[in-house]
Amino acid sequence: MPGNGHVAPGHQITKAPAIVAVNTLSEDDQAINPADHDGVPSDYSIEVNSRNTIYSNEFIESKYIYDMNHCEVDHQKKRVNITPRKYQYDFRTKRQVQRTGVMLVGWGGNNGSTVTGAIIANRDKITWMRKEGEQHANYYGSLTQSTTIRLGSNKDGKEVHIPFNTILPMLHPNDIVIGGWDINDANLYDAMRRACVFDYELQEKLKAKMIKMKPLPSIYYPDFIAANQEDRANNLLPKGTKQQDLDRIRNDIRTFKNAHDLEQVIVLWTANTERYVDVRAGLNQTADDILRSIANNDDEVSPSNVFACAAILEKCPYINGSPQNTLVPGIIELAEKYHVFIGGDDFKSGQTKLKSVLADFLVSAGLKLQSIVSYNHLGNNDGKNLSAPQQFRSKEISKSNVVDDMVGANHLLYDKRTNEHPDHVVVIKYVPFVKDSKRAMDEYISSIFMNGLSTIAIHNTCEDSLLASPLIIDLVILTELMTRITYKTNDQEEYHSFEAVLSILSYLLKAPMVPPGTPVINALFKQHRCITNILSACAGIAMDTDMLLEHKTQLPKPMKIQL
Ligand SMILES: NC(=O)c1ccc[n+]([C@@H]2O[C@H](COP(=O)([O-])OP(=O)(O)OC[C@H]3O[C@@H](n4cnc5c(N)ncnc54)[C@H](O)[C@@H]3O)[C@@H](O)[C@H]2O)c1
Ligand SMILES: O=P([O-])([O-])O[C@@H]1[C@@H](O)[C@H](O)[C@@H](O)[C@H](O)[C@@H]1O
Repeated sequence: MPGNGHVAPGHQITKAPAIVAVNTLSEDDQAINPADHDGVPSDYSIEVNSRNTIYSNEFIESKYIYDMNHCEVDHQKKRVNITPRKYQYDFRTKRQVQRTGVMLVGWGGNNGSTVTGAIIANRDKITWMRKEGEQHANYYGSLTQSTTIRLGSNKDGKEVHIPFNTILPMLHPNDIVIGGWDINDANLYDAMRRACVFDYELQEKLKAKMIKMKPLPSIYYPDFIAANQEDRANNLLPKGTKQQDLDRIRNDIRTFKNAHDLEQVIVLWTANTERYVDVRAGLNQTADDILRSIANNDDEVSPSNVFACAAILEKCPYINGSPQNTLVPGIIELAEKYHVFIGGDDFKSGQTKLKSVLADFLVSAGLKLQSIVSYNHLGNNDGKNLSAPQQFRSKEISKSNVVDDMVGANHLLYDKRTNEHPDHVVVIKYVPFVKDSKRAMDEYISSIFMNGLSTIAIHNTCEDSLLASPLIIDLVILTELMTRITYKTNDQEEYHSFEAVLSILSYLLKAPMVPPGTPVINALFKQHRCITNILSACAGIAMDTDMLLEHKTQLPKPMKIQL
């Protein structure tokens, strides 16, 4: 059946694991970890022993005090008045992970075929040979699958780290049902071979399952992607109006959800980068605008606009993995109206991810970053599409804005009055020979002490799809989790979902979408702390402040806190 993803055969959906109090590590367990920290095995779960954290069959409920400094800057008196304020949150997380599917727009692309093959390889424990010997599937590069968080320390003073995905019950990638659309009719095995990402033997071991997977026909409006993509467009919906396209995509989503008996479907764009759409009154500035523009078959409505509206109207979260401005104000308003999560833009996978660390390191160290030149060449179809000026412009924007928050936070180095900021150039070239193995070359020049200059030059080979695919997995897992988390504050009776624009996903995206009027954070480890701290608060785990006062002072007896 076209668009039919794999369903983990007999795979039990991850149930809320049995609770094992983390403080029951036996001496034997600790013997497993001779290092000065305990890495809790991934099949453990946690129990927080506190009256402020309650476990029921249905929920994990936690009370959290959010500390915020309210600041008043008096420029006349040259004084800042700081009033620390405390806000009480009650978080509630449904423990039962939902049967979840993801419908990829652009399923037959390098990212789509790679993430699909990787999930099958992990789920089926496929191994394959290559010159270095036997290889095993893994989820390296995934925040949820391959990282840990520090909980605290045990009675012997050893640090205790837990796998990220044990903070709260999370979807396991092996259980994700995958489907989607592509304007090209290649089955997923042919798409994987075309991508030239996986080793040959792995491709052949994946063939039996992936050859049966065929993307659903999609919508193709030539004006929005490079003309050089035209020869791919052989898998299209019957020619019709944009309203008919919207209705067909909505029907595809419903059919997929019913066919796999799913509780949650997430629609994720990993299709080609489109040109920006105009944003103007009457076209897409309100929810009514965008739906009317679709009904009126307006030329300025893009395929990704249609997919986003279809997902939202079907109450499915929509994530934009590409840089174009799909999520126009009207689509944001539509998501808010239907209380559906949206997120984007543009996976933050390699060159830009490193930039969001290096720029943060330099500026936070008081070194004045003066010039950033980011050049890369790549040879995949993404690179081919980006060789067209309008599509490159979409990418140039998302790759260029990533240092704005770090520069804006340091008025000592950068004069706000003149909007002073580093020179920043982005260059992308299409070189077919390197295929998906993008070669990034960056140069960072900073003014240092006594007007010296520091130059950092980097050559960074980014295997683009192997770096982006774990991000797709994390985007799905974190979005599914966020649909199970609600909160109420000390002045509310009812529980609410988080804001429709899921800014908690910023860590995974180059140009993070945030609720209108709120700040964009690009610094990678601030984004990382945002995720771990919010999820820790929901789990009732104390924030890791990195202060480690227990090792710097005589720790007093703990206070009894009843919120
Ligand atoms: N590291 C990365 O790979 C990375 C990082 C950030 C962003 N991205 C973005 O992710 C997207 C996908 O990257 P890729 O390397 O997989 O590209 P790709 O060109 O291999 O795949 C894109 C797929 O989308 C299909 N497509 C185009 N328009 C479509 C439509 N309207 N409906 C359905 N399918 C459509 C194409 O046929 C193609 O199969 C690109 O926009 C890219 O800029 C990739
Ligand atoms: O590596 P990164 O900057 O995060 O992101 C990548 C760009 O460097 C590359 O040019 C582009 O083709 C990819 O789609 C991706 O956006």
